[in-house]
Amino acid sequence: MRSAKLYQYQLPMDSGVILRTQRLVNREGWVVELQDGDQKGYGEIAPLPEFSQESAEQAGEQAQALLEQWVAGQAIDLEKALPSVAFGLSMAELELQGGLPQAGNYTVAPLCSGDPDDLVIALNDMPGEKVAKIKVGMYEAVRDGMVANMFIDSIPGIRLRLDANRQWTPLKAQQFAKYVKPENRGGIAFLEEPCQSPADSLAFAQETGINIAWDETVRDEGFEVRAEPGVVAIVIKPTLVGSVQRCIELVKQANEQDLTAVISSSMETSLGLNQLARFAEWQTPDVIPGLDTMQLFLSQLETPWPQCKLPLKTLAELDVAWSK
Ligand SMILES: O=C(O)CCC(=O)c1ccccc1C(=O)O
Ligand SMILES: [Mg+2]
Repeated sequence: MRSAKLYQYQLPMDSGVILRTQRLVNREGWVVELQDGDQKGYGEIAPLPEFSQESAEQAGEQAQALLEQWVAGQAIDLEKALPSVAFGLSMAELELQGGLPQAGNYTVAPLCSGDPDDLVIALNDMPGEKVAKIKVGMYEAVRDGMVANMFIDSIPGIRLRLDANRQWTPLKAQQFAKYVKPENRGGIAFLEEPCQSPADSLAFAQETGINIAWDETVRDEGFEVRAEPGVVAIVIKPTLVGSVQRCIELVKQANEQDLTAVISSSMETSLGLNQLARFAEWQTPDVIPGLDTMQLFLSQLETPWPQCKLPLKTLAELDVAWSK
């Protein structure tokens, strides 16, 4: 006996959250609940403005249509579904089948998009391997280079993940590299997407000895996981990539080519973020995931995130947009 529900949520964000060109005031999305007998499974469907191609409304419509089929006992084809819908529905099915292990990797790579001093404090509290993620490409490239030096010089053993989100021209990227002392370049675990084109990013890595990672490129049409000189990692944001099965395939391909696969957030609520932590522990057990985005919210949803003190909203408090 199958039944399903689609909840609609809207959660307020911290005032400083900017996505590319727009401020994100509220995070909007859907939570799907699948039930079969006494088993339940949940999934979050939350297209990220400025990053997803689809809107929340489009995702909700498609989710409803696919849920109608699911409840009727038909197999649903997620290959052609919108990425956020494919992710949420496949996660709910996986959880329903008991296929998502409970244990999660909640060690996040602290994310710094503002004051570097805040990050130094977070890192001093971090047990074990010290990994941090810093957004670059928003101010002067020279400043970014100096910030990278500062962290590598002051925190022994640190592994920095930098993210330029394709902001730099080859010249700007060169200016950045020039300011990172040669002996510090190994302290950069990787720099995500330095340049506008993957070809320029590859050339940058090979010229500077600074390792890079693909993030946006993973979602480009026709992308294939390929080991190339200077590339060490791929970032997988399941909400933007698609089904759990597609994500697992990417992790497998990365591992086969000795590339690190980093499971990363697309600003899911605490419900989706917890599932990503569990997915990361299961599929990429030796890699610290990129999930430090709870701090961008003003509220949690249903599942608490470890150590997070934000108020918790429950699914029971949400509107049910559709059920059958
Ligand atoms: O990857 C992480 O560590 C955190 C997530 C993150 O940076 C991010 C979150 C949402 C949208 C884009 C990005 C990004 O990688 O630029
Ligand atoms: Mg990125």
